[in-house]
Formats: sequence, C-alpha cells, structure tokens
Amino acid sequence: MTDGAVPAGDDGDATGTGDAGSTSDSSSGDSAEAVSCRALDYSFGDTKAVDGLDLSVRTGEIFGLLGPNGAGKTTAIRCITTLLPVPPDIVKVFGHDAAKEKMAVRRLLGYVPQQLSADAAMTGRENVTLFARVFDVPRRERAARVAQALDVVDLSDAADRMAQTYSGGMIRRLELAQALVSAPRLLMLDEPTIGLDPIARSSVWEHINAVRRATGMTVLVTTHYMDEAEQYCDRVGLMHRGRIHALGTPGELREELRERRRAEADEARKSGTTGESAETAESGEARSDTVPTLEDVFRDVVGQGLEEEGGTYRDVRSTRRTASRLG
Ligand SMILES: Nc1ncnc2c1ncn2[C@@H]1O[C@H](COP(=O)(O)OP(=O)(O)OP(=O)(O)O)[C@@H](O)[C@H]1O
Repeated sequence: MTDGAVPAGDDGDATGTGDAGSTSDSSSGDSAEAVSCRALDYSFGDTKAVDGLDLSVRTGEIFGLLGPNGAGKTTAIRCITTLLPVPPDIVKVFGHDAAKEKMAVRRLLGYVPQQLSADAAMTGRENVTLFARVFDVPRRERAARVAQALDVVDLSDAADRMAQTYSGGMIRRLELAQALVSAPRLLMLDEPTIGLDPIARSSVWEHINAVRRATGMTVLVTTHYMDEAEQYCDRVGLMHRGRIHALGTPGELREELRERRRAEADEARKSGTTGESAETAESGEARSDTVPTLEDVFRDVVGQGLEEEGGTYRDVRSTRRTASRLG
C-alpha cells in the first residue's frame, strides 16, 4: 500500500483508539470548519516536528501551508490524514475527531502525498481503479467513477497506456485522479507541483481549481512556491519550526507588512535620531511604498527566506521522481 492510499478499512493506529464515527453527533460531517488543529504536537524521538500548531481550514477554501524544508508541513498533513496517531480532541476533520473517529475522517479525504503513489507497471486506468477498490467505491459504480476521474484530469486518451510512458505532469494528474475517485470533501496535496515545469504546474492547478469549482471541495495544500500560493490559495499559513507564524489571505499578509514598514519608516523619520544613515532611511521609505511579496512577508516573520533553511530542498526536488518519467 502506498502512502497515498488511506483506506477506510485499514486502521493503522498504533494507539488502538476506536472509531466512534457512526455514533457521533457530527457523523454527517457538517461543519463550517473543514480542518481544525488545536495545539497539535508531534515528535519523532527528540525532533519536535510539529510544535503547538493551531490551524483552521474553512469549508470550500483552498488553504496553502507554506514553509521551508523541515517546517513540519508533511507531519501536520499526515496527522490530519490519521496516518500518524494524535491524541483525542486535537485534530478534527468536518467535526470528526482524528483519534476517536478515524474511519469517518478517512472517508472524507483524498490525499496526494509528496512521494510517488502511482505504479509504473500499470495503466492509468488500472492505477485509478486500484484506488477506487481501496476506497470502497461500490463495484457497480467503479468503472464510471474511474472514467470520470480520469476525464477530470484530462487523461482519458492516455488511460490505457502504462504509467511509465507518462510525463511528470501527467503522473501528477494521475495521482490527482487517484485521490479524486472517492469524491472526497477534503483534498490534501503535499507539494503537488514540486519538480514540474511551469506549464505542467499550471495545468495541475487548473485541474485542482476546476474540481473545486464543480464540487465545492476543500483543498489543503503544502507548497514551497510562493507564486502558486499567491495565485491559487484563498488563505495561507506561513509555517516555521512546527507552527504557523502568520495567517491570512496573500493580500492581507502583504498589506500588513506594508503597513508595518510604513509605520517603521514614519517612526524613523520622526525620531531622526536613530543614527541610521540618510541612505538607509531613504531605502526604508522606498521599501514602505512598494508592495511586498509573500516571500518578503515570510522573511519578515521568520527572519529568513523560504529556501534558506534545511539546505536539502533542491535535493528533494531533484529526487522527486515524477519530475521526469517513471522508471
Ligand atoms: N519519519 C521521520 N523520522 C524522524 N524525523 C522525521 C521524520 N519525518 C520528519 N522528520 C523530521 O521532522 C521535521 C519536520 O519534517 P516534515 O517532513 O514534516 O517537514 P516539511 O515541512 O514537510 O518539509 P519537506 O518540505 O521537506 O517535506 C524535520 O526535522 C524532519 O527531519
């Protein structure tokens, strides 16, 4: 079983908590909040991967979790998918508790992990059919649902070709079809466009957007690409060292920084005694007039750029196998 499959019937919880989904008040999954994490912690031995994370994803939005390598994004996503065990009353998906109602949570979500989740030695259709079986899509509906999922990502014509003949962008779209075949209410994507060329990146996003528009599905996505977050996410959370340091729409975050810069420039102008050179003061003023980018916001909040921590991002990107073809 790949990481991408979170089968409804496979309870992988090491803590052995039961599933109270069918008896819960919230069993219909009706909740204005698609995802909620309250003070979520997760450690691997001595490494604190997630450190008191508070997160609220609203139903129907595209929420981007941004952060450098090692910020804890994947770990947080895996806690929400129930692939990593969490204590009760910390993580909820459409009101269902990820510890107590694991099966109910799994039935509501589709997950495209960073690692490859398509099998090179099967056709596109066979790959999606496998996910349809794992996710318990009723047998009589299966063929139609598989065809529909392939159609949504524009892979109908290539459906009966082996996945090893697909380009990197096609593989990512195939993985999207795998996650969509169970008609999830929440789609979680971990670095969906990493390693793809700009055209393939925008194609993947166009397909995500089209499904979102058609179904009202909620999307939670992690990305390093600020331009994508800016263009496609309704709101973003800037994550660093296991927690969110800034949250809002890209426009709000940029405007907040612009205001802070203006206030600082005013302050410097008023005091005039800060010892800063005329040149520095001038550059501060000029800065306060330009609209900052999300990268500027990130740098301001955590004191560094997205690509500066961890040092292994390029390695990760270069080893992301869907960047080329399946071997
Ligand atoms: N299975 C594991 N065992 C030990 N440490 C881990 C494991 N998975 C993640 N970590 C550590 O937890 C921290 C957070 O990692 P995580 O993968 O969640 O970050 P990320 O923001 O998703 O980064 P990336 O973009 O590289 O995936 C890092 O310090 C990482 O080394």
